[in-house]
Amino acid sequence: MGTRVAVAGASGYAGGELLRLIAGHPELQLTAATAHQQAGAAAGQVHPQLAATALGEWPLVATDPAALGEADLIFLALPHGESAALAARLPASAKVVDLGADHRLVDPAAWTEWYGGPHAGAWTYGLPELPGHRSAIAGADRVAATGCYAATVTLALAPLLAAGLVEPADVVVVAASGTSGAGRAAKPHLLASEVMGGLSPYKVGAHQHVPEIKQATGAASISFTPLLAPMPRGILATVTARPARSVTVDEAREVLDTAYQGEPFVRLLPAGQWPHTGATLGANTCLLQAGVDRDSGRVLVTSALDNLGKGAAGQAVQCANLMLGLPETAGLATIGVAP
Ligand SMILES: NC(=O)C1=CN([C@@H]2O[C@H](COP(=O)(O)OP(=O)(O)OC[C@H]3O[C@@H](n4cnc5c(N)ncnc54)[C@H](OP(=O)(O)O)[C@@H]3O)[C@@H](O)[C@H]2O)C=CC1
Ligand SMILES: CC(=O)N[C@@H](CCC(=O)OP(=O)(O)O)C(=O)O
Repeated sequence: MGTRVAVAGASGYAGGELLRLIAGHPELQLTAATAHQQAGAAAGQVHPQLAATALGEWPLVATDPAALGEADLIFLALPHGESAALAARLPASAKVVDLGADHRLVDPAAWTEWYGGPHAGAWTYGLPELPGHRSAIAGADRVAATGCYAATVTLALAPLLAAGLVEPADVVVVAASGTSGAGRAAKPHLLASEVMGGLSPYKVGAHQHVPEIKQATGAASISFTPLLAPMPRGILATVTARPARSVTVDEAREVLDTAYQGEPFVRLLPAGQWPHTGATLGANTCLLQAGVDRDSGRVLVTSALDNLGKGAAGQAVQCANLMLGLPETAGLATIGVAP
């Protein structure tokens, strides 16, 4: 018998990806999967990709601590606010990985400013590739996995700032996300006829991942423009920053190469090759490339990942593997499914 895990919010996009990863994981064994409005359905009815698998008939039950508490580790893939409320009712003996934002921010004032309402308290931040985080995650019982844009941008930016290559107060990010990043609940701006055939900005100058990225990287100021892209999944971010001194492309590449030496899931592409979201789909991989803007001299890094993979469920399973003492890469793919 493997390690028992449960998923709260298994009917959503992130929850569905968790079920897919758990189904293919050599050690994890599902004990419960919960839903809200879709409680009573089978997992394969809600997620057709699971219909013909061993989890196809798995019953989604109502979200309740009793249904989840048998597990050694519980994944929470719930709307903001719901995960904190549920986590407070879970047994202390169960380890928990929250895919939502409730426990990511350390500063209560930042939480209230960007999300509103009372702060539920910070958990260990679930980005293993940040210095010191891998061992902290391995020793933690409660881990807050990253936001999808936050993972994409932090992996690109953190090494540049840590090496003193760029100015912390002058960071600009433009990033496009597939629609699954917005979750499965029906929203007018996500109608196919609104999304297909065009690209549109949203939450311009006011995205809730800005404080998370600042906290994770040490950036002092970030201008962030998110774009909704006509594709189901994937994020491509271009991060530019004013250099602290004259910086060459080779130096920027060297900093990223050194930072991610030996990392199984973060890859600096060969010089001249740029990240493509399609190459990361279904994998837990983040692809990076660095450059220096010829005209402005700004250092730039382009970063791509699957928002449901390294941006959500893959990241959560990577953290769970560490927390459970399993091989960090267990059950996680590094090769995407492009094209
Ligand atoms: N989508 C992404 O790319 C990423 C998502 N995340 C985070 O993961 C979490 C889940 O996101 P996502 O899967 O996209 O969202 P979805 O909207 O697709 O799924 C939400 C899930 O929560 C359940 N739910 C909704 N309302 C309630 C409630 N009041 N009480 C209990 N359960 C409820 C839904 O159940 P039902 O459908 O049965 O009503 C569903 O299972 C969020 O916190 C999100 O921020 C993090 C990184 C990336
Ligand atoms: C396309 C789209 O709408 N994406 C969402 C991503 C949010 C997310 O997944 O992250 P959290 O867990 O922090 O909510 C957004 O921009 O708000």
